[in-house]
Amino acid sequence: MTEKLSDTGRKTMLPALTEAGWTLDEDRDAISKTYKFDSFVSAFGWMTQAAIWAEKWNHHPEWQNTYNTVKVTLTTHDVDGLSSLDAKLARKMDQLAG
Ligand SMILES: C[C@H](O)[C@H](O)[C@H]1CNC2=NC(N)=NC(=O)C2=N1
Repeated sequence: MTEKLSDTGRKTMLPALTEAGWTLDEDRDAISKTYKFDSFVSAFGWMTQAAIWAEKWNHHPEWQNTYNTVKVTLTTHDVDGLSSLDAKLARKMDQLAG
């Protein structure tokens, strides 16, 4: 069962995510990042790869694609806030973006 991130969990995970360009929306308890690629095909290819991981981990992003830009928001709907799965998917998305 997924659990909401504890205060200690937040203190260890959020600095690295912020450093990597993720921003915290405190009202929603979600993290967001906008990725920019050099073309629509690159953006969509990255989304396809990320979608496979999301499905494998049963943890799905909220995202919006416009041409070469993808705006991603991660939060855990089941716990109404951030969980370690959000940090895990964020790191994977960054890794896939290179
Ligand atoms: C029933 C199903 O396992 C759940 O609804 C999963 C699916 N994907 C999910 N994705 C995200 N981001 N948060 C969830 O709470 C969540 N729950």
